[in-house]
Amino acid sequence: MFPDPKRRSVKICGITQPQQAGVLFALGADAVGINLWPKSKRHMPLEVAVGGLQDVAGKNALVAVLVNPDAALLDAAVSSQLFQALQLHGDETPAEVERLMKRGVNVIKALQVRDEASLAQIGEFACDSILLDAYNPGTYGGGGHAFPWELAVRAREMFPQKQILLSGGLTPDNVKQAVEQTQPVAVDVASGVESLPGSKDLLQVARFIAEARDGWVKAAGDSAS
Ligand SMILES: O=C(O)c1ccccc1N[C@@H]1O[C@H](COP(=O)(O)O)[C@@H](O)[C@H]1O
Repeated sequence: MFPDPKRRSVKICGITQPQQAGVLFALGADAVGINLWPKSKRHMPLEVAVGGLQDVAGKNALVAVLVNPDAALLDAAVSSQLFQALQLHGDETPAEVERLMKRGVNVIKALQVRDEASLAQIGEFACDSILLDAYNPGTYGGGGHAFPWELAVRAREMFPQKQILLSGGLTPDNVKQAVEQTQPVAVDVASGVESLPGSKDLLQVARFIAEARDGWVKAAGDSAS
């Protein structure tokens, strides 16, 4: 299950070669994101995902990233049974999220956050999992922009029942500090661990995972002392 409320997780997002998924799981990724939005630099067509990811999908968490998907893509993604969750990263409404949930789909709603007032939108969505990304009008994600992490801390205080996932501009250099400060249930990275868009740099991925885990360990130590 992703995200698992009982476990802190790292999601590596946006591979363009299906064969990279197994390598990322072997390095310790808890989830791998497959970007089904055709305009993304990290797009993987659903047919390619279905053809190349069956083996890993049975044992690992794959997450489909979608931006304002039409009904046909949504239905095809759900019925492929490849994904443990759908990450809706566009302008999807609370009603659309609820409709999917009624179909038994595990939804992660991504929201761009600009200031404290923008956090109110979290409460409009019925899904348990909310992914916070940087405010960047006219774009949908994957741009490597961070937002003030105090907003993620505030989101957890305002909505303690939600699982808050942190994304936006995370890198091996800043993820430990981000995790320590915000203590999210999961972190998600696309551009911060790449050599080229869609091609993950394995050394950066390994460092990112280790640094994120150190952040959670440090946060647990701080709250125990
Ligand atoms: O990665 C993309 O190309 C992308 C496109 C459209 C929507 C979401 C996308 N990726 C998600 O964006 C955030 C932040 O990415 P980054 O680490 O700042 O590059 C992340 O959740 C990706 O899953």
